[in-house]
Amino acid sequence: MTLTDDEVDTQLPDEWDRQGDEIVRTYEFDDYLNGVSFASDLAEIADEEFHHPELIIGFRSVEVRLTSHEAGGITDDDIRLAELFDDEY
Ligand SMILES: C[C@H](O)[C@H](O)[C@H]1CNC2=NC(N)=NC(=O)C2=N1
Repeated sequence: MTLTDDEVDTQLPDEWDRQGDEIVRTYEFDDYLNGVSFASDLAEIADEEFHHPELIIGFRSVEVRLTSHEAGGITDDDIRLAELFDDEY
C-alpha cells in the first residue's frame, strides 16, 4: 500500500518535497483571498477524491501536506492528489 522510498522519489512531482510520511508543497499568491479561494478549490477536489490534505493558509501562501493516514505513509493517492492540485494552480 505505501510506496517505497525510491517510488516516492521518482513519482513525486517537481515542486513537492518529502518530509517523513508526508509530501509537501507551498503555493504562493499575490493576495490573501486568492490563496483562500485556491484552498477551497483543493478542498473540492479532495472531497471528490475522498482523500484529504492538511491545508495551512498563510498571508499569501497555502501550504499543502499530504499523507495516507490509514496506510500509515505515502501512497499513490497522495501522488495523484499532488498532480491534481498542481493542475489547479
Ligand atoms: C475513514 C477514512 O478517513 C477515509 O477512508 C479516508 C478519508 N480521507 C483520507 N485522507 C487521507 N489523507 N488519508 C486517509 O487515510 C483518508 N481516509
